[in-house]
Amino acid sequence: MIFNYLGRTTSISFKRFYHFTNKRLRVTTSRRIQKIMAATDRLNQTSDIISHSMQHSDSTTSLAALEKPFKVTVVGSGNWGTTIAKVIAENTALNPQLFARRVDMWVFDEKINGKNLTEIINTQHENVKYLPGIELPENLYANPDLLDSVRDTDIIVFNIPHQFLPRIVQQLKGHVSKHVRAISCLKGFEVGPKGVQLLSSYVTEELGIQCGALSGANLAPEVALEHWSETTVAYHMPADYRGEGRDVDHKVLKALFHRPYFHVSVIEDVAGISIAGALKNVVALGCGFVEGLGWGNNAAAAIQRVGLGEIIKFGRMFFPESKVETYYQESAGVADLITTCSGGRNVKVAKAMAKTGKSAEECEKELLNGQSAQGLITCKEVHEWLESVNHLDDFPLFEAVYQIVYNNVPMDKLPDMIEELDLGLKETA
Ligand SMILES: NC(=O)c1ccc[n+]([C@@H]2O[C@H](COP(=O)([O-])OP(=O)(O)OC[C@H]3O[C@@H](n4cnc5c(N)ncnc54)[C@H](O)[C@@H]3O)[C@@H](O)[C@H]2O)c1
Ligand SMILES: O=P(O)(O)OC[C@H](O)CO
Repeated sequence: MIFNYLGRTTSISFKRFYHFTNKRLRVTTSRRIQKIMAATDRLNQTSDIISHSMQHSDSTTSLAALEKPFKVTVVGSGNWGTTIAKVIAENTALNPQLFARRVDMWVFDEKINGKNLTEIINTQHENVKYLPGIELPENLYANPDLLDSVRDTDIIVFNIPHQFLPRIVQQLKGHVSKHVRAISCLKGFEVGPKGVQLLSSYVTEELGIQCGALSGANLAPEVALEHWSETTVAYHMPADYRGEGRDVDHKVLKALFHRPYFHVSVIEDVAGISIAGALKNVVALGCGFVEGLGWGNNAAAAIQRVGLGEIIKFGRMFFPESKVETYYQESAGVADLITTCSGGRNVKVAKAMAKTGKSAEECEKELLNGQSAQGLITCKEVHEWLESVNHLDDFPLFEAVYQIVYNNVPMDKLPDMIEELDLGLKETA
């Protein structure tokens, strides 16, 4: 074999050529790997420094004037409720000057083999029903008494299936100081006489407290196992902000939620992250239907394409304060859509509906052991809202999902239902 190496013509056998190139390839590859590993090491070191300073120096900035550490309560103890409570309790233990060590987690108590779930959590440090197999920090206290759990608290993190929010908020009315700040981790809307409302706005209106939101590509079982993921926290500084060290701000929220395995970006767009978080669950049902029908990845991608378009359109139409870039730049946007459509509970339930012909309610009950597929309620809320404002035709996928879940429209009609109306979607985009 004759070839040109560094400008010199050389003749060698094929065998030698093979060994020669293979060796060079190995050397080059291993050099590349070394470079990548060195870069990764540098990144890890930087990330450790950032996360250390998140936990220490950031808090120290706010610490100087801190009157008393912030007390934090998590309202809710399901799959995500318990996971976020774990994240928070880890951070409060690491930041005693910024946060009170004990975190109360309100539990809608129930009996498990004759024992209260709260008692099991407080003694075994495990939520055996909603987050089995995950060790919880000992400074996380399961509290069955809602009002006691928020007594003297500074920050309430709401994390329950959103259909239970109105009842809980009504119980809290008159028991929460207006200086308390809140974050909603819920995904859904409140549709009522005031139209379609973000859940954070609902909390603010009902309780008179500032409420932001947390949403992201965060399947709870993965976050609970401390597998790396990103999330987005959105919070507007309130008009009655009391100043650094005395009130919650973006730095405090980052210190509260950021972990080495849970990377937080804090922004202002509460509406954008809430809309994306609520509506991706409806899209996920659509994905589950086509997957359950055995139509494969192309069909699921088509549903996600139309779904993303409808999410953005919904935001622009009904919440003009939301920012389009949030949907593609933040974890709470397209990343959450992708993760939910890949492995979330809504997909699971919808797939089972397609495979077994059972109702949504039956599949949710059989598969989720008390957990909730929020898209089932959200698609109804969205339908009711769109019908009331005469915009059903503008959101063909959302409407198709509703019709399949509630009116037994055959799932294989999905492409036609979307296509007929998709033109309108493109025209108004
Ligand atoms: N699980 C996830 O991966 C995940 C991730 C991100 C966001 N979210 C969102 O977080 C919110 C909470 O989800 P979750 O996974 O923690 O809940 P879940 O789906 O695990 O629901 C179970 C919880 O609901 C409670 N519950 C049952 N009946 C109740 C009642 N009548 N009143 C009050 N509570 C009752 C149970 O006690 C339990 O704590 C949802 O809006 C969800 O979309 C979930
Ligand atoms: O399991 P799902 O479908 O409720 O989705 C969970 C989360 O919202 C994913 O971020």
